[in-house]
Amino acid sequence: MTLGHNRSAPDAAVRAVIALGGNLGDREATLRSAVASVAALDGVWMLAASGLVETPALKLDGVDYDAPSYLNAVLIVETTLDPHALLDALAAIESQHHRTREVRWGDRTLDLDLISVDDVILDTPRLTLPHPRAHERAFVLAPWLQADAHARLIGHGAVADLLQQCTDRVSVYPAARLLPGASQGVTP
Ligand SMILES: Nc1ncnc2c1ncn2[C@@H]1O[C@H](COP(=O)(O)OP(=O)(O)OP(=O)(O)O)[C@@H](O)[C@H]1O
Ligand SMILES: Nc1nc2c(c(=O)[nH]1)N=C(CO)CN2
Repeated sequence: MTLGHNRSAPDAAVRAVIALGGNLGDREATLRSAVASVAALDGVWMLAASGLVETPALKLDGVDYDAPSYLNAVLIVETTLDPHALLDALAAIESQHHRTREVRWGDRTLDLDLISVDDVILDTPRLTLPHPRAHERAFVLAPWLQADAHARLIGHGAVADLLQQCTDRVSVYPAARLLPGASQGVTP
């Protein structure tokens, strides 16, 4: 872990990994605003943040280089919220940032995905944990690895190993840190 940003979470808190992405509007401003909104949630404490990475848009039929590229990032938090309550809070933040849902994997201002919550395995109509596609997405794995060099995805293994198997491209997006003190390492 690269950042002990706020260690005041209670012992009962669990660790959650949140992926952020957006490819419409002022992407950096939106992601920064979303980070501030997550940090302000009751029952959520920030542990670490990746830097920003820029990634080509993955659509249902493959990578679309004609679509606006995404900025992606990952936050690691501690939380006393249960996973569904955290998902609801993330959905509310998406709505506040004008997220619409017309096309699956379509362009969007902000997407907040819950990647994992401790080692919880869950499959309900509203929430699957770990996120069922995280293990094959460099736009999730690369920033996650920046925030936690030892990250593991339950059921899949070391994030570093998973990232090596990905073919999609990720480049560092030069920008100030999302959280003061968080690392912004170089990604493949
Ligand atoms: N781990 C999860 N994180 C976020 N949403 C989830 C998760 N598991 C299930 N969902 C459900 O998926 C629904 C659709 O989410 P969304 O529209 O953000 O999908 P997407 O981000 O476009 O695609 P993908 O799920 O492949 O990342 C949400 O309403 C939510 O109930
Ligand atoms: N590059 C990139 N492509 C995507 C992303 C994303 O965050 N980054 N999210 C998607 C649905 O969650 C679909 N495609």
